[in-house]
Amino acid sequence: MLDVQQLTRRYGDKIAVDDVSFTVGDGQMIGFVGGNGAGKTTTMRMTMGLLAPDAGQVLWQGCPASAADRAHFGYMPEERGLYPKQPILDQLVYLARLKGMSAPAARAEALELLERFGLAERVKDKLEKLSLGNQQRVQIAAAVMASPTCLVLDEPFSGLDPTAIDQMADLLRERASHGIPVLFSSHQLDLIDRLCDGLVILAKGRVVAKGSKDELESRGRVRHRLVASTDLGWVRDIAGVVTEDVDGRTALLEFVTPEAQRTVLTEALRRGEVLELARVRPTLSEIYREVAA
Ligand SMILES: Nc1ncnc2c1ncn2[C@@H]1O[C@H](COP(=O)(O)OP(=O)(O)OP(=O)(O)O)[C@@H](O)[C@H]1O
Repeated sequence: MLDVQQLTRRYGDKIAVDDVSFTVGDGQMIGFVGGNGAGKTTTMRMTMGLLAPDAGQVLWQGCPASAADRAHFGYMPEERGLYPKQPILDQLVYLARLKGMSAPAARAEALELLERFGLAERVKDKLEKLSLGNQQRVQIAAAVMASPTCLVLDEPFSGLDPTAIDQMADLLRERASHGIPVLFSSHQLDLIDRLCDGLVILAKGRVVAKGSKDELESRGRVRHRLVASTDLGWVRDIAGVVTEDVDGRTALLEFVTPEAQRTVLTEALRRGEVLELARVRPTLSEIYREVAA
C-alpha cells in the first residue's frame, strides 16, 4: 500500500502542493486528476523521492518509503526520460538490469512487451525514429518492466490513439490485478472513469475530493429526470423543487425534500402518465467541475 501523508512543497513563496494525503491500496488503480499546475507532477516526484517535501511523508507498506523500496517502483516521469539516440530494446534491457533482472530475462520481457505493442520489427531502432505514440508505448514498457512493486505514471495516456489507450489500459489493469498499487495522472476523465477504482482530485495544490466514483457521486447534488405525457411547466410552482431545466414533457429537477418528490409525482399522475422518474447520476466531468471550480 502506498500512503501519501500530508505532503507539502513550496517553490519560493508559491505553494505547489499543500497538505496532500491519499492512499493507493494493493491492486488498486487510482486516477490523479487536476488542471494544469494543480500539483500532480510535484506530488508524484515527491512520491518517488526525486523531490524533497517541505512537510509530510510517503509510506510504503506502512513504513517510510526508502530509496531501496522506491528502486522497485515503476515510474513514468512527465519529461519521459529514455534516451532518444539509443535503440529501444537496449534501453529497456539496460533499465531492467538496473532493477536487478538478469540480461536474458530482461531481454525476454522487453521483447514480449515490444511485440505486444506492435514494435517487434523496431527493436533495433533508436527511440527518436519512432512516432510520438510509439515512443510513449516504449516509455510505458520501461515503467512496467522488472515486476515493479508499485506504478507511478505521469500522464501515461497523453498522445496515444484509442487503440493504444486500450492496450495500455489492459496492461495497467493486468499489473494492478497482480496486487500492485497503480497511481496515474490524466486529463482524460472518461478514461479515469473507465479504468480507476478511485480518484484523487487536486486543485491549486490541495485535495478537493477523493474516493471511489460512487462515493464522489453521493457527495454531489442528486437530480431526477421526470418524463410525463403532459407539459411539465407547472413544476416550477411546486415548493421544495429546484427546477434545473423544463423542456415540454421532460424536466430535470432537484427535490429539496422527499415531500416535494411525492407532491410532484402525485401531481404528474393527476395530470396524465409518468413515463420516467429516474435519478440522474452525475458524470465525472460534472463532479470534477463542481469540486475543482
Ligand atoms: N521547478 C519549479 N520551480 C518553480 N515552480 C514550479 C516548479 N515545478 C512546478 N512549479 C509550479 O508548481 C505548481 C504545480 O506544478 P505541477 O507541475 O506539479 O502541476 P501539474 O498538476 O502536474 O500540472 P500539469 O497538468 O500542467 O502537468 C505550478 O504552479 C508550477 O508552475
